[in-house]
Amino acid sequence: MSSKRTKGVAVVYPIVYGNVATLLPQKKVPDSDHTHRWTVSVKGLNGADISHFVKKVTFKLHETYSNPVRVVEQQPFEITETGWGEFELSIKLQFVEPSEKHVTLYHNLRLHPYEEDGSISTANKNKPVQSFQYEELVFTDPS
Ligand SMILES: O=C(Nc1ccc(C(=O)N2CC(c3nccs3)C2)s1)[C@@H]1CCCN1
Repeated sequence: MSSKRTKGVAVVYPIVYGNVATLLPQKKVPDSDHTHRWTVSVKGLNGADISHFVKKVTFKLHETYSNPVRVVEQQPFEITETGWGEFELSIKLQFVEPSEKHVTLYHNLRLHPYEEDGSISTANKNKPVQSFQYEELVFTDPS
């Protein structure tokens, strides 16, 4: 990678971050209050590999999780856990380009299928819940 940067040029990297969640079968949680398995992830569009520009992703879970700071240094940049509730987690992206400052995103973990009015849907309990956001990372004067 050359050290020379190209002035006045911006490179846009689209990413998608968020979570999927599925209800745990009741029989598998006899001694636990955990009701769902969820995976939080950061990917490119259509699941594209982002490791050509993302070096490391740090997921910060709720402090009640063991080792709540989870560092992932290779694709796929994701964490899978079980739990019983929804909470905000942070996602810190560090980049391959050493001059690019890290970016921290925030995501509200979603476990329940909500209706338009915010009530919890009782539709298909076995259908995975998905909650993802689209973001564009803009790198200026790339090398
Ligand atoms: O739910 C919520 N906060 C949550 C924080 C952590 C949650 C969780 O699921 N877990 C902690 C982890 C552990 N279980 C056992 C030992 S550590 C499984 S839920 C809030 C409260 C009101 C609305 N949302």
